[in-house]
Amino acid sequence: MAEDVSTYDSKFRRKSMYYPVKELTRKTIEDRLDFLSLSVSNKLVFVELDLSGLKLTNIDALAGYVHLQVLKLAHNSLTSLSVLSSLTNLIYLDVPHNRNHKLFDFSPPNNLREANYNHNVLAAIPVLTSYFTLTKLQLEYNNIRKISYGLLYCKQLTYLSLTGNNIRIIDNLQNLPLRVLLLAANDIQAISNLETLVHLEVLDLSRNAIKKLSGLQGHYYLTSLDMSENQIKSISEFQVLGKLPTLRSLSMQENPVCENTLYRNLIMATQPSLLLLDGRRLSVSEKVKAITYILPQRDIVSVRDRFVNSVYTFLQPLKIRPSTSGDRLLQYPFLILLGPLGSFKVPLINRLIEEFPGFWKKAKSYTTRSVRPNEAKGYHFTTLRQFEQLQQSGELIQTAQLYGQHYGLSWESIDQIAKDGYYPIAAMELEAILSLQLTHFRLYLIVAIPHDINIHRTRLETVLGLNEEIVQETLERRNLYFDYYNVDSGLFDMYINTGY
Ligand SMILES: Nc1ncnc2c1ncn2[C@@H]1O[C@H](COP(=O)(O)OP(=O)(O)OP(=O)(O)O)[C@@H](O)[C@H]1O
Repeated sequence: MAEDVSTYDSKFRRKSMYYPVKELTRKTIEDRLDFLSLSVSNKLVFVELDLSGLKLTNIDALAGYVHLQVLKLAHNSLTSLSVLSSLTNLIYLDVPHNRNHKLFDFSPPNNLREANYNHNVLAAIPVLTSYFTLTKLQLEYNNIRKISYGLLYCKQLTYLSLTGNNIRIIDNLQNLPLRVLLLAANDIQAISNLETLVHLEVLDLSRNAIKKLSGLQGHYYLTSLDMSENQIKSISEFQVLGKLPTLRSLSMQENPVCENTLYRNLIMATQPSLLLLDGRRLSVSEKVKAITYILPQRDIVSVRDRFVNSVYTFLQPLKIRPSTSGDRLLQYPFLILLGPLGSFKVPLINRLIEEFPGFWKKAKSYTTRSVRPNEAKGYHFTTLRQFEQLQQSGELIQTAQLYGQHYGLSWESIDQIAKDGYYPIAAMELEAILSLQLTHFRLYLIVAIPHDINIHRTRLETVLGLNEEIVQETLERRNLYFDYYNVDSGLFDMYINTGY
């Protein structure tokens, strides 16, 4: 029987596309009733009705069809739905492409779950106290200017679409269980008041005037984000993407930032779990290339550093250097104490010099960091510009960027030590060693780290007075040394616990 009804229905629908009716009659209704089901009073009744595309202006004839649960009225010319007050069993209401200017201008049904009012002329969202059963509300392409507090009563709302309105501020959605929020093609300038929407999975903010991505952090379930056609300019905004662990699909096209040549690589490196970027599937090899390009491994950075400094040196007139002359088989030794800040490398160096006089001399590095109050002259302090000039004139053997500053060791400081008949000794970090091991020096490497992290922390905070950010970075860098030791313990000659 169900088959008979649906065959008849589809035939009728085809016919009605060519002959839209303006006047709704009982016959039209009964011809289009569908889906037999048991009513509350145990009677077999039709519960679905599709009156789409009939150019209707009046649906008064529907009063009395109290059993209807699904009502489809798309593509008509309706200005009011007040007759639906008698349809207390309505669960699903579909009225897109009509001329309604009031949302729900009928008494609330007992259990309305979904309503589609896309492409009407609604100007506002009323207070929806009696619509707490709604789970999906579609209000696309209306004239709504504000997300009023009226929605806050819809405590089961998981899907809200307000695409194509005139909304300027995202507001009044606090604590709703929304999983899908569509706000494309509005006038929104900033991502605001989304913090409490912790269940959000899909967010569409495309075609707005948003300049920043801040406001998105903390959305641990967000899998799809559309930010295309906005005003995002700076690549620094991408940092937020790293805080969205489940993001799989991102659209960013047609933002000013897309003109940056690093755009795609940066996004892939910041959010490696992304599967779709700007509608295109990302391959694993593409992501690996991006990560290696943007966040190269320390070894690769060091090889690059060695290469760049060698080229700059080779571009200068050839020099016989005291540290390289003599017996080519007898490599010039260089003793290095390495470890993160606060490892007390320098006091150890001073002791070694004291206990083995006439043997070692400290090799001073250049640095762009500023001099600390009462600091002994352990570095040559330079501006960034001077540092770059030194490097480009081939004067530096090795450089490294640490804690936001540049450090570099010069040929001149080593050559002077060699000329004086001493061997160089220096305090450095791992990056320097990875680069220096590619030179002609015979390195002797002593790792110095306080084993007890609490002793290390106290030293950084109270003795060195470093700020929390640097303390944190330094403590994280401890693992770098432990990891290298585990993987390649032969790299180091000695390991000392300086946590005493
Ligand atoms: N040319 C270099 N290459 C790599 N690391 C370097 C170089 N010169 C110095 N370093 C290391 O850079 C880190 C940052 O130096 P900073 O001047 O901020 O502290 P510091 O007072 O030298 O610290 P510490 O006394 O622990 O060595 C230190 O661990 C230092 O040993």
